[in-house]
Amino acid sequence: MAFASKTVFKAASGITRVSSRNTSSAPKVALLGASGGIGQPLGLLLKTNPNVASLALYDIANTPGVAADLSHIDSKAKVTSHTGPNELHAALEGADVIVIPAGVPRKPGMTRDDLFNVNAGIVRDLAEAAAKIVPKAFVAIITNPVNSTVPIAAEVYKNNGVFDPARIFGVTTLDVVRSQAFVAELKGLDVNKTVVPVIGGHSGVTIIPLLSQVQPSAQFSKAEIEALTARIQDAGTEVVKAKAGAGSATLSMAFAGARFVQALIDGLQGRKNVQCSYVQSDVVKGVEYFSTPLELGPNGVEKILGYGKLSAYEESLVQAAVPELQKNIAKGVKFIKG
Ligand SMILES: NC(=O)C1=CN([C@@H]2O[C@H](COP(=O)(O)OP(=O)(O)OC[C@H]3O[C@@H](n4cnc5c(N)ncnc54)[C@H](O)[C@@H]3O)[C@@H](O)[C@H]2O)C=CC1
Ligand SMILES: O=C([O-])CC(=O)C(=O)O
Repeated sequence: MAFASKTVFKAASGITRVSSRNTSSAPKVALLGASGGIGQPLGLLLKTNPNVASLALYDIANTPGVAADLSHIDSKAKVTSHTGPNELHAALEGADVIVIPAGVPRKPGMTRDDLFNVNAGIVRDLAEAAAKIVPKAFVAIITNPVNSTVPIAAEVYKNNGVFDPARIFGVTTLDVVRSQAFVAELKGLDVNKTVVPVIGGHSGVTIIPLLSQVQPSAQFSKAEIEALTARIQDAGTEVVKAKAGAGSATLSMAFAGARFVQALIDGLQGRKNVQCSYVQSDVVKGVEYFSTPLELGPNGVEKILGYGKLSAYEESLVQAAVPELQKNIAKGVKFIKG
């Protein structure tokens, strides 16, 4: 099911550029922040993914070395290297999926929101280029604070007149991966068959694992639910503390990011599937962005599936998340709108 789509846009300079997307049968992935702690292992996983035809590595530093290294692997994806803003256009040209782990990570004692001052501008600039060069590509944002960087990218796309809420995603897959690992371990389940939806956002109280909906169904005591929920909400901080100043989760994030990119490619190629991700959504009144299970397909989000029936405890977690999400979203929107 190959298709070619052409997008014509006017750049700020007034120059009209034409961008052709690759066919869905030969997807191009652009990885922005490719030399970093997440970028390198994620690049490795994408290079070895047989569904990726072309892998553009972009960073402001050290890209040639990472690209040379990955390009020696005998897998299909063609690797290209792009360093600095002058080479961003070439990295993005023809991309079907853009993955963004560019930006600084936390150190002990910091919240994800403490990264806003540095990372907001990075995501804004990368989104600006993506909106102009490949407005129809799926954009998977890893850069924290995700609760704010997704609204930032969305506002940039709106300013460019190309916003499609079905194509901009905050990557919350690591919360799902962790929940499934912790639940399977606690309950002695086959981790490969364990499914735990995680809704809300991607920081502290906004991370809401739905332990009442675990598959295969499992029984938890009240104490287990509270302890598991707290561990899942604080799991990023657990890694930040253990790394003691050397950054935050990189390897598990690369794994989660690769899983999410595969899900996007599956959707693009007509293999519909369900993933949790933080997108523009109206499932919770007064909150413009929210993660729930989504059906992914050729156009990105095909259906927002919602979160089904919650336990009273989960309802209380949603209520606790709402003000924090509203604050994070407003901060991102204000950064672009002023
Ligand atoms: N969504 C999630 O679940 C998770 C998100 N993260 C976030 O991912 C981000 C990256 O983390 P790490 O890879 O550990 O950081 P890192 O510092 O190891 O790597 C970041 C990379 O981004 C590059 N970079 C900086 N500015 C750039 C720009 N303007 N354009 C392109 N590249 C640029 C840097 O040169 C560096 O190679 C952080 O914001 C972190 O908080 C981390 C783990 C999980
Ligand atoms: O905790 C952090 O700063 C990185 C992150 O988002 C995670 O590991 O979930």
